[in-house]
Amino acid sequence: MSTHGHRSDAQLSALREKFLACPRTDFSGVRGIISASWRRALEHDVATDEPDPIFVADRDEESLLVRSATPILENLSTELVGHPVAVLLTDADGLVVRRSSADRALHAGLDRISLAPGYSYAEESIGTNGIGTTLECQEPVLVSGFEHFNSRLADFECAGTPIYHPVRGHLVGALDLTSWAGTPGPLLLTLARRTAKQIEDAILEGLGTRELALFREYLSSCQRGSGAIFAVNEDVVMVNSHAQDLYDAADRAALITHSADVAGCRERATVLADLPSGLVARLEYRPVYSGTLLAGGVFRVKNHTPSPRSPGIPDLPLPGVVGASPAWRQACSAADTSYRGGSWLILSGEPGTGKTALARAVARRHAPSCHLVELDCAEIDDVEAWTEALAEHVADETSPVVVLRHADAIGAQDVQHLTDLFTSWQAAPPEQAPSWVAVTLSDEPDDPDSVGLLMPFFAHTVEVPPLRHRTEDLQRLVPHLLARHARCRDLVASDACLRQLMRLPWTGNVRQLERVLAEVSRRHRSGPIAVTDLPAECRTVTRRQLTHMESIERDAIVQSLAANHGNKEHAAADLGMSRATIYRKIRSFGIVCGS
Ligand SMILES: Nc1ncnc2c1ncn2[C@@H]1O[C@H](COP(=O)(O)OP(=O)(O)OP(=O)(O)O)[C@@H](O)[C@H]1O
Repeated sequence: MSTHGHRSDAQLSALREKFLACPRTDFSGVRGIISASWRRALEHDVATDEPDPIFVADRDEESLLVRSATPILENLSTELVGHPVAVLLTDADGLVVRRSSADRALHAGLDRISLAPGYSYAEESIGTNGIGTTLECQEPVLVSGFEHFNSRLADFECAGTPIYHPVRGHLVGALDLTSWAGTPGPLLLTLARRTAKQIEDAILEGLGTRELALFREYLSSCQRGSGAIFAVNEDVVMVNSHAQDLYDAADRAALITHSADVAGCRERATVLADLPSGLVARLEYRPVYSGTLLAGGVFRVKNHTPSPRSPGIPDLPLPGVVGASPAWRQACSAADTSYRGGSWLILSGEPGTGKTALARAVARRHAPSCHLVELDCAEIDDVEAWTEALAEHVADETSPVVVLRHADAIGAQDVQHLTDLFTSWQAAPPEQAPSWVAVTLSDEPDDPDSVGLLMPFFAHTVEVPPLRHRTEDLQRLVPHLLARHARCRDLVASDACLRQLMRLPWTGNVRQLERVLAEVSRRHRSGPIAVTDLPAECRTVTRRQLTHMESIERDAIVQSLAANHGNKEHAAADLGMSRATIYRKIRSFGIVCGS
């Protein structure tokens, strides 16, 4: 806790002037917490003489914090009648959401400095003060007289205390008691701390009532039906035994992540969820109320597609590829079986899923020293000449493995050159033919007729699943791909970063993930990677398909937030939009601002 020093106002005022004239001087006469805050205020370019805090029209007056704090603050204000002390409550961004003071002169004084509901008293808005500095330092702070960065605040004594969420532990706001300068600050600070504690207790009690309502609804849903049920709000998750039996841990985690898509909705809704196992589940959501307050939601889960899960598939040691999801293991196992049985293989799937990487890995596992001929059919100009060159190449090697990418890029009119070659290989003695042939096809082939002509040569087709159907693979892919691109070994994704990556749809599959991680490792050389280090395309969680214009706008907001170190007002100002608009868009695009 930081308390008042023993400097007189005149001394402090002189030191403040000196600091403003030459900020680099060592300010031993000022408390460290204050001089550090003055420096931040200078960096934020805050006005030194005219208070001009940011005004936000759409403050949240229905939040759990405001509802829990209101009766406590009303009591405190009654106790303080006759004393010139104002009681202020702010959100975690320093936005004043409530103010009460029975003292008319103090009331008018606070109006003159815009210390009133709707104004932001964050440090970046007004500089050193009992609210912003408390939030910045996350500890109780007393700011007296000329310790305020803005000289017009020097008439006041402000005692701020942070308020934390009693369950999740994050900062939810600040309580500030403000009086005229000269009031015994430590007393104000003690009272502020005691009141903040009472507010945290009230939040906990409110949560209890809410959770009870959710629990009752969850129990009655479980009694009414026999399927998988779970109930969630920001603090609790309840899962019935059917859900535990039907879904493994990774699928359950994915179901809970998907529930966030509708959490907070006041109407019933249905969402489809791609699960790591390859299942697609249907989540039917019903909001639950505690009185008029939303207490959370109950979800009834149904399978939307038949289960492709097959437990007990071994985790094969395939060089160069990683993944542990049942869907990926199944693809690996099928490709491996095809090689061992000597039958040629088609690998099909969305671009970038790892079809070629898988074929290469199977060949390396079984024939590490065998020559690998890997060619891309999308790059062929003259199919006939190319096929002849391939035939010669294979004849020159001893039973090489042949992997042909994008075989569907060869049109039906030319594919016969290739099918003739395949026919000759299949008729040739083993030493004159490839030991194994694998081709990759797109999930939406360029020319279905040419695919039809290729099919008879291949005994197996393996569907390589898209990454969004096996997000648990990211737990292995992320470190593997980081090691491939990072210069420094200790570059790792933080837990929050990994969770964020697992929530994304990855339309470009593993190739997109690899590009993202390569980009991150160019900018970030070592240490943990935070959510804020990710590029714009990875900082949103919306599952709604954005229009082209929306994605441009989303990327611009994310870039502006990054350039302004997460400061929403500055980001909005740079983009020429109001703070209310940027808040709305951050919510609507599901932009994750980082912690
Ligand atoms: N399971 C995996 N483990 C490690 N790296 C992988 C894995 N899957 C894919 N990759 C990497 O992702 C990139 C794309 O993979 P690959 O080229 O095999 O995709 P593809 O499905 O053949 O794509 P396309 O059809 O678009 O050619 C490659 O750099 C590959 O090494």
